[in-house]
Amino acid sequence: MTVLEVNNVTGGYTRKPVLHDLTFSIGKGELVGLIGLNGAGKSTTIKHIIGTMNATQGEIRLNGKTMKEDPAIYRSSFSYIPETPVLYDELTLMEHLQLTAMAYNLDSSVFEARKDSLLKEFRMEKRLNWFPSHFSKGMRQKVMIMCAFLVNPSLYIIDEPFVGLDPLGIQSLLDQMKTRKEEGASVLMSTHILSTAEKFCDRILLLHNGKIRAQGTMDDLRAIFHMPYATLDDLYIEMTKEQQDEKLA
Ligand SMILES: Nc1ncnc2c1ncn2[C@@H]1O[C@H](COP(=O)(O)OP(=O)(O)OP(=O)(O)O)[C@@H](O)[C@H]1O
Repeated sequence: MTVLEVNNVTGGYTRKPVLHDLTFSIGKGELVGLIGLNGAGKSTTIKHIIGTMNATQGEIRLNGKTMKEDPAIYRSSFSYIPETPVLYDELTLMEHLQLTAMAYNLDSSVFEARKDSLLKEFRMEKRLNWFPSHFSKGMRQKVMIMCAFLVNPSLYIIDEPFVGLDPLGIQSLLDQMKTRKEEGASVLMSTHILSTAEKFCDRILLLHNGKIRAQGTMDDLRAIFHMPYATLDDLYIEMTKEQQDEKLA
């Protein structure tokens, strides 16, 4: 079953497109990695999916619906963890979690159980009454992660999650993703940590200058690049060389 469909999407910040005719989909229970150079268009792709930017052409469907057709259902079908944490300075960790629970209409017993387990998992039990100004970078990231995993949407959209997290935090995040995947949720994750992407993603989208250069499993990508033993790092470097070759041509 397809959860997310991105069909022929073109879009950007000005009239000049940043994304060119992107087409991909994510199935139920799939973890898909969005990989590409700085400026390739990963965050822009995510902004189109979460609806903060509108495509100039093409359409995006989440569980079969576009944002326009049913904004409330569309918004409640995904959880988003941004690259840079966005927190309310005047709210404590507890209040951030409560606000998320209210926004997603979480039942109070479900909220209590999930909150306690997330606090333990991310080692933040003792920080419940802290304000963001006292959090380290990684702790701020963890607040966003805990808010995202408090709810159970069809799709988690995670923009570069590993930067700033300590190794235990990274492991907890990967464990959470694995559990939610097993429960049927899908994940779209952009990252530059290629070894982790290679290990954990079911499929990879290689984005290059706002276009999809290749997509598929690691074996599919190896076949596309004619590099049967390549790691994702090798494939990525090959894609970079193509870019340099194009510039020289
Ligand atoms: N707010 C903005 N206004 C205008 N152009 C932007 C804006 N944000 C990004 N861009 C441009 O859009 C293109 C894609 O940027 P995007 O942030 O999507 O890349 P990315 O793949 O997420 O990169 P990174 O790995 O550095 O996070 C770049 O050329 C960038 O300069």
